[in-house]
Amino acid sequence: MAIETLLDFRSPDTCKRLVIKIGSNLLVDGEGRLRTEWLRTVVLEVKTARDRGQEVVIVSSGAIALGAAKMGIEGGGRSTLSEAQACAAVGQIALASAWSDLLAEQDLLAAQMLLTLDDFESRRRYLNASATFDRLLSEGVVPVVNENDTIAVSEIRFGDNDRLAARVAQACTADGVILLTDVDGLYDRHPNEPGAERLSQVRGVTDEIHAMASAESGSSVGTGGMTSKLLAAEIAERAGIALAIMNGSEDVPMSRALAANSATLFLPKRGDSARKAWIGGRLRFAGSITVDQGCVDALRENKSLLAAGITGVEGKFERGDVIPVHAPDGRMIAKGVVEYEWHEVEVIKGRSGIELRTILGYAPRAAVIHRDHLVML
Ligand SMILES: Nc1ncnc2c1ncn2[C@@H]1O[C@H](COP(=O)(O)OP(=O)(O)O)[C@@H](O)[C@H]1O
Ligand SMILES: N[C@@H](CCC(=O)OP(=O)(O)O)C(=O)O
Repeated sequence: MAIETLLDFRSPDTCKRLVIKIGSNLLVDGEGRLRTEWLRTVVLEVKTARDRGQEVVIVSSGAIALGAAKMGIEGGGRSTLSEAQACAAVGQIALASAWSDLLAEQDLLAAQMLLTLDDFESRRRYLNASATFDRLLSEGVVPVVNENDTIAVSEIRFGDNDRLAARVAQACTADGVILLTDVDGLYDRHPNEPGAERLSQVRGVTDEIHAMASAESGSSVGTGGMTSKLLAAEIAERAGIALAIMNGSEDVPMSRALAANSATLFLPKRGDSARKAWIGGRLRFAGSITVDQGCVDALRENKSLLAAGITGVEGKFERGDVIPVHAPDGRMIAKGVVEYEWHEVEVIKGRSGIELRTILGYAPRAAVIHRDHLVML
């Protein structure tokens, strides 16, 4: 069966668990008011999906924009971090209450989950979040997720909710993610440019695909533009999850886009194991290593990463950390769990296996990164 036919976002057989992400520019109008009537139509679609036997997780932006309007702060409330955090604190309570009320109208129970980047980077917290999603979904509840903006400072922040949605999808082992935004998909150049054409399908987010997108948002309240959606698509494709970008501006947006076949679908590349998908989705690193071309070739043949191929060590990682591996041209080609501390790698880099015992003074480990804990990008 062709892979495309496996990806019906409306079918509980092919898409049992669905994550729907709604951008700020859809949730609030030009005056910063919640678009309640429109949201009601989205909730209707959620109800229809639930009735079909699908499980739905919502990732909802909009807290900062809503809070700014409530506090009378002009410009969307993002002038400083403290302003954004204060706006988020005010806006989130209104946002959660709106979701709770609208879902209740359809006899659906809402749950709020506020998460930070760190909750996904620490394996223990990631598994905790996964377990909570599982439990909520098995109870028939609809989790409504946002970034915990009030405490997330820049280093531990997604900033955009696109990557948050992809990480949520991974954590709850979803089959599909829909990013609802103000444009009907990825265009081959900025959609305002003459001659821009929408791609209906993307198989692999390559450099060429990245070059089509800009990080500029289409509105004063959105963040990350198309760039953050492509980063989300990369996380999803590696985790074996289909992702679609759809225009959410009109009522019942998903039914419209699916009926008209107007969206960009990113096909999943492969289904890594849950642990490998977690490794591949990591975004923060204490350090990294650079390897020679021979090592790059070996890794592509599914071999482990050995000290002999390492040419450089950057940063101060510890044993057990997930670190990126760079090719000689600086491109990140893999991520994996490192078996040594940074200073040990510094002394064993470029050395062959038989030398390692003498250099280290103890029996060396099988590899610097074992292939079972390595994910090629
Ligand atoms: N190649 C592209 N294709 C489509 N949209 C693009 C592209 N490059 C930049 N964009 C911009 O990305 C915007 C969507 O991102 P953003 O405003 O951050 O939305 P959201 O708040 O829904 O996350 C579009 O309105 C468009 O202006
Ligand atoms: N967490 C933030 C949303 C971040 C953001 O702007 O995301 P998006 O509108 O999806 O680009 C909020 O609730 O305001």
